[in-house]
Amino acid sequence: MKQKVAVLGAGSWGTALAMVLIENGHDVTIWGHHPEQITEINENHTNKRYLSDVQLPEELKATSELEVCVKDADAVLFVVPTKAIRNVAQKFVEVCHNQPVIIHASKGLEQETHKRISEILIEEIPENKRKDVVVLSGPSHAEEVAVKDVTTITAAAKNLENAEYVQKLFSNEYFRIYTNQDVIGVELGAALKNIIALGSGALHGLGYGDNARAAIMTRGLAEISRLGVAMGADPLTFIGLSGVGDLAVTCTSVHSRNWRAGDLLGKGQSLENVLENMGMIVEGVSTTKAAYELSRDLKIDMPITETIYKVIYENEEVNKVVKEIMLREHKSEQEF
Ligand SMILES: NC(=O)c1ccc[n+]([C@@H]2O[C@H](COP(=O)([O-])OP(=O)(O)OC[C@H]3O[C@@H](n4cnc5c(N)ncnc54)[C@H](O)[C@@H]3O)[C@@H](O)[C@H]2O)c1
Ligand SMILES: O=P(O)(O)OC[C@H](O)CO
Repeated sequence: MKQKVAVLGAGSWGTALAMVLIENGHDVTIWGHHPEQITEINENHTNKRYLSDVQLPEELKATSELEVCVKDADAVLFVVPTKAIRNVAQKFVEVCHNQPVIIHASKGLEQETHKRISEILIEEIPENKRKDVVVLSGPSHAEEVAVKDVTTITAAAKNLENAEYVQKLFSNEYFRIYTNQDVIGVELGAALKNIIALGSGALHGLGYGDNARAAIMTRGLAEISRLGVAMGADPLTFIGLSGVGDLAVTCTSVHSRNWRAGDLLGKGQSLENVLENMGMIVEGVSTTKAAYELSRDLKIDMPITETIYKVIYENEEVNKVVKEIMLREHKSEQEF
């Protein structure tokens, strides 16, 4: 059945997901806070800053008025950067007069509180203004989804019915959604892989090869799983789409903002410079701080995260840390 969907966030991922929903015959309005971008989407049917070569469907409506966007929506998709989620949720509560299914497709941890995005949304949106919070996550670059490249991701919710609602809403011949009930594992896999992607990019920028990439991905997955299990995730989730799947795409793709940022850091650019030139959100930077602090609080060994934290927040030289991490105390691979 045709659904009315509000997409909050007019960046690359919000736009690509809105295109999938239009393809599936839904009534979609996207909300953004830059009026000139809204005019561009409505009049030229493009969003050049975020999806440079893509022609958007004419049916896609855009507005900078949140109330207009969410009015009578059956589902509301939050897809702004993690740091904006709480503020956008608070604004949403002021203008929401019904009880939509809440979906989010952002990937990160709140820097100050270390909370997952669904925790923030549940905290900010009262029960009479939401049906559930469903997490949409997995290996998916906007640039490929926008040109209908084959993609598989996960819809996670404690209540399977709500995950199935989102599965049905988004699924089509190029976009396949699996359900999952491990919300913690899916959100942590999504957030933490960005840290490892920064590292994978940095290794490339420093001139290391495929062995190094395989090493950081595998040992990265080990530390993601350790922290995840300590926080209540099902370990099996980390070998699924939101674990190894997202780790693979983000650590190997030139589309990845996190990989590209790491690559430039490895090539010797300053973090400030890298972030300024990227022009899009690099979630791994703030997530590194949250994950590092969590690992210390929970006493979980996360050597890759700790190393990236030192490079980003303590000005350690990126070309020196590889030797340090390689020469750490020897270990068994079977130690969890
Ligand atoms: N780009 C992808 O391929 C992709 C894929 C999967 C998940 N994600 C996740 O989706 C989230 C959004 O990423 P993106 O790539 O679309 O980012 P982006 O940088 O392309 O766009 C972010 C958008 O959010 C808007 N924004 C920022 N702060 C805002 C605020 N306070 N209020 C309203 N709008 C605000 C920006 O103006 C911009 O339009 C991130 O958490 C990212 O990790 C991205
Ligand atoms: O471009 P990135 O690094 O933000 O990654 C985007 C998606 O999370 C990949 O699944």
